[in-house]
Amino acid sequence: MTSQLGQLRAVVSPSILAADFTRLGDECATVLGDGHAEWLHCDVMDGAFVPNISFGFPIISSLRKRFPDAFLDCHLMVENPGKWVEPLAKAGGSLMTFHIEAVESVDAARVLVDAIHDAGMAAGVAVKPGTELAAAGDLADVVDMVLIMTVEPGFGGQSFMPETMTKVETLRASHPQLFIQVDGGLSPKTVDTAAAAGANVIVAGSAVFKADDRLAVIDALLGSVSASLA
Ligand SMILES: O=C(CO)[C@@H](O)[C@H](O)COP(=O)(O)O
Repeated sequence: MTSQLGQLRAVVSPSILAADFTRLGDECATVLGDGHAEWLHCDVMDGAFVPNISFGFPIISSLRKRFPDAFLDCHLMVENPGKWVEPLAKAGGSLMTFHIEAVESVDAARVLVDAIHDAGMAAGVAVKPGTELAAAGDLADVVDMVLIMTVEPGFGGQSFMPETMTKVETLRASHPQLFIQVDGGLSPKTVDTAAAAGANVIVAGSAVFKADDRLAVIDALLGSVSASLA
């Protein structure tokens, strides 16, 4: 399948969960731009699939208004993700990633992927640290991206779990051109492990937004992945 995400390349997606919400637009403006972050990672949590509530579609819609050309990488940590395809598309999401643990079966996930594509978004499937890759069946052949969680979903600021890298390695070996995202505890200290395993999309919240020099962190993350892809 040809990915809607273009050619395999290094991508950094700062997770806005770690930004200062009182001035979210200006926070995002500090990381987006040529040679900086290409995507913005938006974590939608419902307090049911994960034990936390973050923000919903009004925030995504506001970001879309402020940044008409930004790629909004939306990670839905929600039950019943099919319910939110249309609202997310309407709000301006570019990519909708749902959790395999939140759907009934791989067949149901395939129907959901079609619905996401029909709504004009790219589709991603996410796998929690304790979930085997096999749970996603052959979905890697029909989605635009697979997200391998490197922490338990629900909170920012946790420690990277290196044991999740075997899933990244397995996936990269079978899918050389697939976008593989890693999310949780990524920083200039942990990115080399993820890049060497084969991840090309790095989500980083605390490492970027809590840094004195955010652009230097983004450059370091991009540099590590680009070196591994070369
Ligand atoms: O999805 C999640 C948490 O559930 C992540 O996107 C975090 O927001 C990443 O935060 P850091 O670990 O980079 O601080």
